[in-house]
Amino acid sequence: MIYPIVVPFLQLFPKRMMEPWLSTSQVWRLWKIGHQPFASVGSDSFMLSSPNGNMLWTCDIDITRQLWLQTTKSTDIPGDMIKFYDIYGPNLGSSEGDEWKMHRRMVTSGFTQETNHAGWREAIDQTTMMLNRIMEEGGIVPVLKDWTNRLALHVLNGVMFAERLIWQDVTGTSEPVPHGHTISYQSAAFTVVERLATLFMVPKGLLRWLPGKFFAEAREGYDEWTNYMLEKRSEVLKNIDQVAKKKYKTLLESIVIAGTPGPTQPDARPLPEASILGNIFFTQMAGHETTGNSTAFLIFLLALYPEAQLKIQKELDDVLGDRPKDEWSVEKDYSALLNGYMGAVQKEGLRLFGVVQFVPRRVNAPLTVMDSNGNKRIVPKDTFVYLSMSANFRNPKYWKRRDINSSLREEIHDSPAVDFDPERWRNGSVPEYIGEVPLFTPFGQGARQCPGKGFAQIELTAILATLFKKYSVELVVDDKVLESCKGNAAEAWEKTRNAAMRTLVDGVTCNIAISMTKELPLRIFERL
Ligand code: HEM
Repeated sequence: MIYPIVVPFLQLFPKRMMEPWLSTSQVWRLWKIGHQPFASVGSDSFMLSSPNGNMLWTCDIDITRQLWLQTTKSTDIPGDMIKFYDIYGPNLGSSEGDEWKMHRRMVTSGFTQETNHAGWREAIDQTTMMLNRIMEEGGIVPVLKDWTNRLALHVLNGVMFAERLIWQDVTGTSEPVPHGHTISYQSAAFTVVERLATLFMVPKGLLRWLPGKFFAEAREGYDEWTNYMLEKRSEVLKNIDQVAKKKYKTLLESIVIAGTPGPTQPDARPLPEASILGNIFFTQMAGHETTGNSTAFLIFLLALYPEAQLKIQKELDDVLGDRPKDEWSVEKDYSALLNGYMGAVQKEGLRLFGVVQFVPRRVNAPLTVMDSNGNKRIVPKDTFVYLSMSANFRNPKYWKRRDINSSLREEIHDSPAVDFDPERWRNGSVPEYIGEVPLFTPFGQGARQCPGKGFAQIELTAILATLFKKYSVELVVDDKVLESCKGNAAEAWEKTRNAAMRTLVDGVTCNIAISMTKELPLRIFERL
């Protein structure tokens, strides 16, 4: 909170005194600054020392690779740093060591082939419902992430609880409130994510006494989400023996069963209620903020590049033909699309607008690593390591930038959107692997790799396929812009596009994942 006051003052000091620690300490804007802190010191790794310990910042591909491949015993997530996520109870994202292993086993037991199929179906149906709502409202979308985050929550909900959420309005405030509740489930879920910092910092006992609407909403969101989850959990527990025999289990059922000893799980360690809630909460949060915001960025990029949109539409026509949506399949269609232009667009979007800015680790024993220049480096015990994904994916050493003049780059605030080039993934200019580790790792690598990776890719493909098979998306050219260009439509479009590229930097902020919070209106219309 004191940063907005202190940072402008510190920036008055000479850069060599302040950088790169000042820019990297503002963790919420790491995506914005990308590779800059590393360029400023002329190295892809640097160590910062502070009274709290050593911090190694790196986007060196070799060091990153060696850290990914460490066992969780030698290099793990710094548990104390991410206790932040313990709002409901210890969980997969907030634990380390043996405790993490137990949570991990429980959560990953829920990601099966059946989950992927259910996710594909739900994503197609929910996107169709969302588009119907948008078209009823005239086809103009001012803040896209409000819709796409909601969409991701709906899809996950279908897979987690086998429950279909409906679309009334984008805020979720007019959704029906079930008997015994004060707000809808959607409102509760969104409030908890929005008020995460408050819920973490303010003790729950104190929260009950703090005055004002802000705290009252946080309290209500927290309580209501808990009530909804307890109801869902007790439904599963009531029929646990039958549920255990089911071939397809929802994510919730898998988590509850894996944490409840019974005939099918005689060795399961009973998991306290708080941890079951904790894992459901963390998976839901990790799964909807990431995919929801990634979907929004991908759609924006396709609106900025109509030629890429046409290529996707051509591929969709070739792969899906005139078959009805309920015949689209994971085995045939998803694989063809992911290996085609659709996959290239997704990779390029996740590269430029990677929603996870960095991955933290703590080195538990001195570690010797080789950097990409062949130098041996020793990382001391207890060093905090920040694997900067935002810098890694925009490191000019590996990722060619578009050749445009510097005044245009300045005009568009050096927006990563200008470097969008899905073809780089199809023309062999990107090496897939460096050694045995992929060059591009938006979902992480190694033991803690994202367990939702396959699910997220299926979901993104199903959403984009449903949208672009029937519709096109374009930026809204304001009448005033057209007037200022004396009716020249091509010029007005260029101006609008440059302004959109600027907004796609200036309007991006980071809460859990990066997201585009400023208005950038899009028009969705049926393809001719
Ligand atoms: C575009 C979408 C997504 C991206 C870019 C993404 C990325 C990541 C990354 C980078 C990590 C950290 C890996 C590490 O520490 O090494 C992670 C962890 C995690 N993700 Fe995802 N993720 C996405 C979608 C999802 C989905 C859909 C789910 C669940 C439904 C999910 C659940 C999780 C969980 C539970 C973890 C913690 C794993 C652990 O600590 O063992 N993610 N994700």
